[in-house]
Amino acid sequence: MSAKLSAIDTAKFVAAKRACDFIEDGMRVGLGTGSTAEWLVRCLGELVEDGLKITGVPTSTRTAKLARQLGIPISTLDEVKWLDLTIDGADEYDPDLNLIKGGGGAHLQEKIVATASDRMIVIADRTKQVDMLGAFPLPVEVIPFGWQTTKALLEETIAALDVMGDRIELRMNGDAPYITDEGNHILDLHLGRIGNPRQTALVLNQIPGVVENGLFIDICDIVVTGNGDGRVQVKDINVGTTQEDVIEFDEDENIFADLD
Ligand SMILES: O=C(CO)[C@H](O)[C@H](O)COP(=O)(O)O
Repeated sequence: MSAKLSAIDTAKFVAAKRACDFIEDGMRVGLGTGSTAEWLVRCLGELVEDGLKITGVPTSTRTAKLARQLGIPISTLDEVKWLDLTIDGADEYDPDLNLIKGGGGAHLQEKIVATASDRMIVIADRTKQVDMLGAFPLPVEVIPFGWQTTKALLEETIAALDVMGDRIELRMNGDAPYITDEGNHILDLHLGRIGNPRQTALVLNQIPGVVENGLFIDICDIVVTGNGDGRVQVKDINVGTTQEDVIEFDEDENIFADLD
């Protein structure tokens, strides 16, 4: 383990590094958003420097900026239309590999890109693994127009769902509402546990003003879970296998150079 890396960063890094084994020359790859996805983009930057030819489709302006900085060729979903693979982080994943995403405020683009991919791989540290989704507040992107009415409708709707909590908070960025890449707001739903994620995902998206919720149902194919000691588990829901590897790395690798 690197002396420069905390256990949690090591876990995120080894998950990202292992996920890169799924990337082949010529692939169109969706690039997720967040601190774990950032490790993926860094790993990919090194591979591209070593000659790997891929086209990345970023899921946020943040990821696009980092990819450009690292010399990764990027395009848009409208240009490439379909992707071979998307690799992204998650806030929670359950045993069926259903997810909560959007902690970083990018779940709208992330869901569009992942859905337009042959496969989605989630990279995560062990803390993201749950028996039941819902402890992490569920992000719902809503348009700013009439957002308080949308919030009231959401409150009414979740009261009828198989969930534990009912608090809804407008996500803030300092004193102002958080604004997504699409110019929308995010309402975080504190549900505690979500008994029926599929039903919840469908019902929430019926409410006028809701653009997209952060539940990813039947979208993720593989989860790569990293640990602080360098071990990774690769769980493939389609094949029904879980494989364990150990990722070796050198703490002097360039990839860590700007962490200090
Ligand atoms: O969904 C996301 C961004 O919208 C992120 O993937 C999710 O929040 C996990 O982030 P991190 O890897 O920083 O824990």
